[in-house]
Amino acid sequence: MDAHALGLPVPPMPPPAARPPSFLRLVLGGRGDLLSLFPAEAYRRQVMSFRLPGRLVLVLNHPEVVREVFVGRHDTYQRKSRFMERALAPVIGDSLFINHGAVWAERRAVIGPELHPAKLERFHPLFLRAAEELAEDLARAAPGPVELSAALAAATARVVMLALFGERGARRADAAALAGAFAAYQAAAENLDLFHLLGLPAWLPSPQGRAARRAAQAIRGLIARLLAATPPGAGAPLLEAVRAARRPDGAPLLAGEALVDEVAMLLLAGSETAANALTWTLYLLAAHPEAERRVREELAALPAAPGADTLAPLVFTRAVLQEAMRLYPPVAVLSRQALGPDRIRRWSVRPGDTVLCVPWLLHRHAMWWEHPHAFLPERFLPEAARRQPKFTYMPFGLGPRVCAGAAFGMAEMQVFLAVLLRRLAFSVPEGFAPRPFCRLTLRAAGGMPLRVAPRR
Ligand code: HEM
Repeated sequence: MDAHALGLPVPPMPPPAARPPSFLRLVLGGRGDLLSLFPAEAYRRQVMSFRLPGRLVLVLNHPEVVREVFVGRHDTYQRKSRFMERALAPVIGDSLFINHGAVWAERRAVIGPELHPAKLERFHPLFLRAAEELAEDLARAAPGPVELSAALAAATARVVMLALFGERGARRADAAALAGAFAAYQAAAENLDLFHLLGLPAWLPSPQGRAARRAAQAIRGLIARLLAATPPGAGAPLLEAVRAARRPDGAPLLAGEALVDEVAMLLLAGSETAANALTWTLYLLAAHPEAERRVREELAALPAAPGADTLAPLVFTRAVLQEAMRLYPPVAVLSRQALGPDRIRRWSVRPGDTVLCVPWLLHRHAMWWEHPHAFLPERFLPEAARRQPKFTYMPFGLGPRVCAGAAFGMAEMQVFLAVLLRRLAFSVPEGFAPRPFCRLTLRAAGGMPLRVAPRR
């Protein structure tokens, strides 16, 4: 039976499109969002195909096919789609997030180990610090409503800035300016027609308007200034590790613009995603008091300053975070272009064709999830989670290009929830329902204004 009919909680989602995506609708629907392109049948299909001029687009929507292509044939599908390359390059240059091949491998080998779970402990004081500063600001703004997406984006940018530049080099005002410039960049990039997302013919004019260029320059200018003010040896360990990486001939691997690229990438990849996930989590908890009560119960047992070794008992809290990222995956679409000829099921793939894995669809697929659109955090409690088929849940991506900061992000989000929920109560203003919206990342269109009140 339908989740609504059973009285299960079904949080907001866009109504399915009446028909499957077509080239014309993609172009005409340029102002719409990606999520509302999918018809109801997309939540049941295994592979979908459609054509853009000169290009096949495949949406892989079956865990086995996703595994075969994104993991098994990584070499052929490791390159990001043209849209991703073009949309992100003005901000993050040719950093590891959008590079592929030898350059990607070389940079991943430098940054991956620095974010490894074994090194997480050193970031915990930063999570706590930024979360407490945010709680302080929100308490001052109470009684809300406070627009949480922007506040969380600034706080998560603050974490990565502290991780890179240390106490002396990372000022709060810079983190807020950076988060604002990232938001301005995304807003300007939103003027793109949707077909760009699926692979833009190279002869079309650049999608970046003047506003996007200005925002990108502001981001890179700020980062260049921070780097100049933090001479080698004066940064935090993450920045120093990136600076210390050497080529076989002893020359620095990342210097000048390449260093700005990598730092901008870490700030973007590490802040926007965690902020979006936390924003949706706080909304879902505010809208579901029983889940909130269970989270508060777990958090009450934590020490005042929860360290890295105290988070293990937060089993339900993690289940809520995972369910929030299932319903609203911050990176809702993983897009690649084929580097060589291939065959996927009955389709012949040519170099340059676009292949998508859409966590938004897989996470809500009728075949793999019971009541897929309902908020049921219990499905991520350990026993139930073990029964869930592999490659049906991928908020952090999959295969060799899986998120390098997944453990960092999970720990950071738990610390933020612990600090914020202990000090504050969040509620949904009457009549407000967020509208999920996705171009580059999945956010609430118009923001997430929740009421905030201090807890007694
Ligand atoms: C809730 C938090 C986060 C989510 C949901 C998330 C999600 C993702 C996803 C889905 C990808 C793969 C994209 C693709 O395959 O196209 C990715 C890549 C990446 N993420 Fe995260 N991320 C999060 C937090 C972080 C943090 C905190 C950092 C760093 C401090 C980070 C650094 C990276 C990097 C460096 C990559 C590129 C990996 C590669 O291409 O080899 N992420 N992330």
